[in-house]
This record gives sequence, C-alpha cells and structure tokens, in this order.
Amino acid sequence: MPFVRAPHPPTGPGPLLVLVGPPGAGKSTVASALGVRCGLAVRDTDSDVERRAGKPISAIFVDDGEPAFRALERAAVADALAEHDGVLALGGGAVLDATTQELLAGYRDAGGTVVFLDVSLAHAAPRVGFNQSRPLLLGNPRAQWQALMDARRPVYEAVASMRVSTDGLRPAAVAELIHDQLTVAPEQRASSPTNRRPGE
Ligand SMILES: Nc1ncnc2c1ncn2[C@@H]1O[C@H](COP(=O)(O)OP(=O)(O)OP(=O)(O)O)[C@@H](O)[C@H]1O
Ligand SMILES: O=C(O)C1=C[C@@H](O)[C@@H](O)[C@H](O)C1
Ligand SMILES: [Mg+2]
Repeated sequence: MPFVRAPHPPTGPGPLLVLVGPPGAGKSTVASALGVRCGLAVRDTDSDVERRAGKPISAIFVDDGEPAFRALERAAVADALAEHDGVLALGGGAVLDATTQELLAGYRDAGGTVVFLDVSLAHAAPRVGFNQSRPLLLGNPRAQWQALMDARRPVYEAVASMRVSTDGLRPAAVAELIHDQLTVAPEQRASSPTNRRPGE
C-alpha cells in the first residue's frame, strides 16, 4: 500500500519520514526496510558525512575530534532535509544540535513526520555489539550507552511526532508498524498508541 504523504515542507520537497534515536535503535536498518517495503529512496546522514569526509566516522573522531564531526553532521542533516524526499535516518546524536532541532521543528510544523525509535539497553546491547565503530561508546559501552540515552531521551521525545518501541521487534516489524501508522486515516491515527506525542 502506498504511503499517504504528509504535506510537504513549504521550502522544498522534504523527506517523507525522519528517523531519530540512540545507537542500536535501528534507524539505518529500519530506514532500509521501509525503503524496500514502500519503494522509497533512503538516505542516512552518517553515510553522507563519511562520504564527504572520505573516511569512517571513527576516523573523523580520532583525526579531527567530535566538534568537527558534529559540524559535518549539521551540514549533512540540513542538506538532506532540504533535498531528500524519501526516508531519512539521522545519526544518533544529530538531534543534540540546536540548528538541527530548529530545522526538525520547522519540518514537523509543515506536516513532516519524525519517528523516535526507542529501545532499552537490554535490546540495544546485542544489536550494537559495542565495537570500535561507535566512538562514543568506548570504555564501558553499556554504562556509556545508558548515560547517553538518559541524557538524550528528553531531546528525542521533544523532536519526535511519533515514538515506536522496538524492543523485541525485528526491523521488518518496526517498518510495518510505522507504515501502518502512516497509512491509516488521520482521525484513527490520533488514538493509536504509536502516534501519541511522547509524554502524552
Ligand atoms: N529491531 C531490531 N532487532 C534486532 N536487530 C536490529 C534491529 N534493528 C537493528 N538491528 C541490528 O542492530 C544493528 C544496529 O542497527 P542500526 O545500525 O540500524 O542502528 P542505528 O540506530 O542506525 O545506530 P547508529 O546511531 O549507530 O547509526 C545492526 O546490526 C542491525 O542489523
Ligand atoms: O549517538 C551518537 O552520538 C552517534 C551515533 C552514530 O550514528 C554516529 O553518528 C556517531 O557514532 C555518533
Ligand atoms: Mg545508523
């Protein structure tokens, strides 16, 4: 079934859907699953940053530092929000940036959908694997992940228009949930548990 498209942001085509959440929430994987399921183009700001920098994110952190990475990420998110019209997965920490928060608020005000993929430590841990590719989780990865999530949860909730708990769900099931949510009539959507604004 095709998506019922939300109104476009007035300044450009804009993504159909933006995915946010912590490392291991499944943003990249679910974006791909949604792309396949719905025949939509998929873009991932982590990949955009790596392509532009010509090296992996872990190397950007080591060579240039986190502030340099965040600046590249801010630019990548702004470009993707303006140019991309499919599914957009953001890096886990992209929403911490004030400019990105403003852009996402404008995107949502214009009818865009921001989905917070929620996950608990118990389910994120086996997914993330805590290898070298996630520089913010070096040291004690479980403690780092939980501290990061505790600090960021209010931000993920503030920027999102929909929260989906992914614990115990395969990526295809998460994609199906989101798809179903966006293809039901708006009046039905209002009472659905997945479409309450976080905290409601
Ligand atoms: N719902 C899920 N159930 C089981 N495994 C999953 C699920 N979602 C993603 N995974 C697996 O977890 C790993 C991390 O997923 P993914 O890279 O999509 O996370 P992410 O949210 O994009 O993280 P990051 O913020 O680091 O980019 C991948 O190996 C993926 O296959
Ligand atoms: O949560 C984060 O801050 C990050 C998540 C990844 O997607 C990458 O953007 C990078 O490793 C930082
Ligand atoms: Mg990702």
